[in-house]
Amino acid sequence: MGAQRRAVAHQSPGDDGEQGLIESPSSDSAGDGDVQYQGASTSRFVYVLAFFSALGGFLFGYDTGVVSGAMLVLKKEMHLNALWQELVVSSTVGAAALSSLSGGYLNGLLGRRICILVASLLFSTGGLILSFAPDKVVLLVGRIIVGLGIGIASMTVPVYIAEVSLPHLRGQLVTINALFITGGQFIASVVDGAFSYLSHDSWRYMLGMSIIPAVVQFIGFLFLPESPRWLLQKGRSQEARQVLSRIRGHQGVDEEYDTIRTSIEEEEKEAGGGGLIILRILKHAPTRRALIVGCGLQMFQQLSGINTVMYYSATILQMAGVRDDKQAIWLAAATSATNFVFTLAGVWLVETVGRRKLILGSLLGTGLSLTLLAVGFLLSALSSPPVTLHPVSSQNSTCRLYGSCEHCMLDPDCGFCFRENSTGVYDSSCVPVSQAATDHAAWGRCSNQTEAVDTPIWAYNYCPTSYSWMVMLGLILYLAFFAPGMGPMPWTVNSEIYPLWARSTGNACSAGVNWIFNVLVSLTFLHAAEFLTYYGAFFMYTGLVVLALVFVQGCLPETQGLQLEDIENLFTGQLCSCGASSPGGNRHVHYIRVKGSNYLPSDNDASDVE
Ligand SMILES: O[C@H]1[C@H](O)[C@@H](O)[C@H](O)[C@@H](O)[C@H]1O
Repeated sequence: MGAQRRAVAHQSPGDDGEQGLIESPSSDSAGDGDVQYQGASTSRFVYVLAFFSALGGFLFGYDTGVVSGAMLVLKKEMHLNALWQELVVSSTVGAAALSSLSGGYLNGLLGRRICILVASLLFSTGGLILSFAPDKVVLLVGRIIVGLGIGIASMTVPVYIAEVSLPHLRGQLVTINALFITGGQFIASVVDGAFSYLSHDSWRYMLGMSIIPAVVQFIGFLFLPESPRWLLQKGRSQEARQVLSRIRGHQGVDEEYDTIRTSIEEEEKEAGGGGLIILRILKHAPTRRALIVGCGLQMFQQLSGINTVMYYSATILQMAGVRDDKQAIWLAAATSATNFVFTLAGVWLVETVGRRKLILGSLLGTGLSLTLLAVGFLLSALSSPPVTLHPVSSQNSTCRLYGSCEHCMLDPDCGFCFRENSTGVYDSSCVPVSQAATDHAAWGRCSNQTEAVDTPIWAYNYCPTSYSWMVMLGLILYLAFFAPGMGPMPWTVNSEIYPLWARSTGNACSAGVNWIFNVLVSLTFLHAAEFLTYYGAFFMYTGLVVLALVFVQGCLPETQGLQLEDIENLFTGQLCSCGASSPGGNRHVHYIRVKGSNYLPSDNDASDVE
């Protein structure tokens, strides 16, 4: 604690006990205990830092988002079979999982700034390789390099932003990084749409565009400073003080500097130096609890099914009657726009509502929307059109076994071929899908890709239904609730719950958990749908969201407004007792600067307060 700060505890009216310790750092001119360290000019530089760092989030979003549109072209131009398609998509996420885990070590050793520079170098090199790739092997190498960049950026950027921010802005600035992630996904879908009109090599532009923000970030970070907290931890105290003063607009930083230095010394004593950091985290109860909470949040973010919803938005849109490929691409862009726009609400709400309530509200809404999605799929399945034609040539395929579209479309080898008029579906059959591309049947009426008026409709992976509005509504509500809370908050909370010595390793582990569950959920979705049906799969995600609610309600303390150095105290109690009470009870603690040194909480003499 800074030498000149004293805790004043008071019970806030209407406090529901969900808030933990709320600390408002004092300023030289503090009079009410809520005034911050310095003025607006300081914040401007912090915003510049946050912008250049958050380009890492943008690249994370862009490179994970762009591949779905690029793949539509790539598989035709590079003749990629299913295995190669899967390799090109998941190699990036797999590489991100590995590099985020090793990013903890790199962060501790080299610092946040060098790690961000390395990430932007990887993004630029990967982008360059991808746009000039002569064959699929080079393409794969490019995707792996980009994935290595994503992993390092995903764990370093939130840590860096949290460390240079003031407590009252921290949540908002780290959440801006998450806004850049969804922004990157949105821009990627627009770029996919725009270049889809090019007849040749459009994928080179789609994948290569990421070079621009990567180079901007690299150049920017050549001039931007290292995190003062990391510098202090490495004993480079003079440099740390200079950087802190530069970030805070050359105003008094003694108090903040002392707070950081004292807490580093205390932390080192408490956690006992030496040894592998992950082992020290696990042996030290408060950091162990923080790690469980951080990893749990990241795991539940992915188990809520965000990436299956993002990935399957095209299928859902097809169910809603969108049959044209180009139209589907643009509507998928509208889906990622919804994700982006509602993340803005998160940036706005994080410092007013707080992390905990935002996550709880988000999970509640997400769960209800998933239920709506599941019910929509259930009603569609119950009213699924029957198979009326049984072509002779389908005798030796499993597709002939299915009596309705629902069963037919759940088999990845089959598709539904039908005609429709104003009264409904007729002349329907279940036939094998073409091995070369899923947009037509292997043979028969739907094998012809011409769009003549009387050509029957080919439905792969979806069924015509009159409940598509319910599924669409569920999809939009899902994104509207997920985006402000469960999307950004796991990144925000992880950037602030670990003490400095454990911060990079803690974030590396939790980001690794995020990427591992990302691969797991997206790779298992089709199988889950095959075994449980679509509605079963979405009911399963609803169940997982309920588990997440219980976990967050019980285990996540509020971190809003607290100095990073004080957050560790929130984890000194029993794990999963946060909902019941926070350490310090139901108090809001305001730190105020006092004249003299013997200020007692009971002492209400206003003249004592500067
Ligand atoms: O926070 C982000 C965001 O919500 C993205 O939309 C999602 O694709 C990522 O997996 C997640 O980590």
